[in-house]
Amino acid sequence: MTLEINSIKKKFDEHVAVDGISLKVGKGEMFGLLGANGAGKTTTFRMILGLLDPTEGSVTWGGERITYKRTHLVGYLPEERGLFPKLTVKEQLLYLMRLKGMKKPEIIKEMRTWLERFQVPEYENKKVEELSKGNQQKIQFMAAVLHKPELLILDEPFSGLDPVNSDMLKKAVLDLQQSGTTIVFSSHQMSNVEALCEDLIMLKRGRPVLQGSLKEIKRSYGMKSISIRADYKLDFLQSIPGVLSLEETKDGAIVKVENEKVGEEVFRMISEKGFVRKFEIEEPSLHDIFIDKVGGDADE
Ligand SMILES: Nc1ncnc2c1ncn2[C@@H]1O[C@H](COP(=O)(O)OP(=O)(O)OP(=O)(O)O)[C@@H](O)[C@H]1O
Repeated sequence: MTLEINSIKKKFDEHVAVDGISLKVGKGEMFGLLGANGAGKTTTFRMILGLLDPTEGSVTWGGERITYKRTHLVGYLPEERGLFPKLTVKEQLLYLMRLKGMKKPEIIKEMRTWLERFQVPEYENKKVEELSKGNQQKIQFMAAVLHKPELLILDEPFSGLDPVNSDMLKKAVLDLQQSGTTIVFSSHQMSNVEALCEDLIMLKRGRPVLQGSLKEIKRSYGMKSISIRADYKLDFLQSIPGVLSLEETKDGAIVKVENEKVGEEVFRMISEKGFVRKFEIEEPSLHDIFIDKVGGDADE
């Protein structure tokens, strides 16, 4: 089945939260939704899930709208995490997964598999309020995937996780994708998006500012990043037209330039000045592109 979003728009009174998003995500694909705070990511997710109606446009999964009758097909990790603090992990998951139509023995079996996988089998009978934030997040993730949804929506799944837990979750997400789950996720952490998704959309104040495959976006983006090592100060490069930024490192600098031509000019200038130990032009990171397109609101 395919997730299809056609020119959706969402207005809250006069405020336009989402405007003109169209995309398609096929079975087993992983799609990234990026944007600064307030860009419209959560509103888009709510429209996908049928929790909000678009003011204009349509969202379908396999040609049909997602309604409460189809919630067993969908898993959702909401940004505002919501577990019952006084229930144990087992009670919690039994309650939530029964709502998705699962039977008790199956829920217990899946729960134990996931608790083992997340290296916390001893949490089965612990109350949620006794767990750390990061471990609560693992339980919340389990509540989104235990019923094996076809479509998985993850709103900021990695926020608040330490590097070990973040890697563990990343691996779980990749395995789900490999087993055919269609995944749409949002993240402020560009490194996670680079590691996980093939296709993405970048939003700014509700509108798409960039869309396509990660590889193509990076390849065709004019901006380049140059890594230089030299034994003399490089700050004079800042005056070259087309140099966007210069960040000094311990033995050189990282210079962002508008395009490769400007990079050649930078090379000419430093080779006139003296010996160049290293000069490497690279494609920009997604982080660089995000800052360039959306402004300085990125989280890292
Ligand atoms: N129920 C609502 N009523 C009025 N305005 C809303 C409502 N929900 C969202 N908005 C507004 O819509 C815009 C988009 O919000 P949204 O929560 O979708 O952003 P986001 O990209 O998920 O942001 P964040 O990264 O901070 O979670 C914001 O300006 C927000 O204030």
